Amino acid sequence: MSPTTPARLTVLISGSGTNLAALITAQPTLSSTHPTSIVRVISNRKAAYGLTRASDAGIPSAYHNLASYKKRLTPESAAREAYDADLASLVLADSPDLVVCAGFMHILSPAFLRPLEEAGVRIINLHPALRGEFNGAHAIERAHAAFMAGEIQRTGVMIHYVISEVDMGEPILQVAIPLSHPDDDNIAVLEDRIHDVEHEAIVEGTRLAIEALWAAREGQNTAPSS
Ligand SMILES: Nc1nc2c(c(=O)[nH]1)N[C@@H](CN(C=O)c1ccc(C(=O)N[C@@H](CCC(=O)O)C(=O)O)cc1)CN2
Ligand SMILES: NCC(=O)N[C@@H]1O[C@H](COP(=O)([O-])[O-])[C@@H](O)[C@H]1O
Repeated sequence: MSPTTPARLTVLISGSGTNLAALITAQPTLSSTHPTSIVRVISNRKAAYGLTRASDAGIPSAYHNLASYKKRLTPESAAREAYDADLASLVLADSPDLVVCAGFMHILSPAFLRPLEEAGVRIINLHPALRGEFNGAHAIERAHAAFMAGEIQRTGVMIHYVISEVDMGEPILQVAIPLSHPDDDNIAVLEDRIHDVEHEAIVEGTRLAIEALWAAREGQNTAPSS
């Protein structure tokens, strides 16, 4: 892969796509050495406004629907395994270098993770909390509740590599967000603060992941520990 080879990104979303929008805006500057392009946006939710953002930006998109698998296959574990295997095929068809989970609200099973690892495609995720804290869905709401209960005085945002254990992959970057009363008593205020940090962190984290990927491919040891 020569230094001029573009870095190809696939972005997985489930919602409004404000983090996708940050990546689209930053596309020309995502890597100082490798022209980067978002080759596809895939959502697990049909109503995700991020699909509109992708279309408006001229980026190919797809809706990958779990419900249709659940109707055809039982138990649910079989449906999820088939869904994830087909999602991997859908992603790999575009030959991406990196997959970015930008508010992707689906736990990825080995049926997805294994084919991508075998293809050398790394996956990163935006977690709206710090490492080891509030893993899983609804992290912001849980952090706010912990703050209001006096259990924490700060939360944060992390960009990390994706492994099977949810939100426990190697961190790429973390940004701490100090919390204070009374401003952050209002969860909407806190969410806005966290989202602002997310939009910067997802761009910087993606940039770092691209640089690490090229360094690894050029023989330097920056491969993430699994
Ligand atoms: N194997 C992994 N999959 C995912 C990771 C990861 O690190 N490893 N990161 C998540 C993103 N995420 C939090 O950052 C997250 C998203 C969704 C869920 C979750 O519980 N999803 C439920 C459905 C919830 C819903 O539809 O509202 C589910 O999949 O059953 C947990 C964590 C992306 N995936
Ligand atoms: N577990 C991951 C997670 O909960 N991510 C959350 O999804 C939102 C997506 O927003 P967006 O669709 O506007 O980018 C993000 O704000 C983030 O807090």
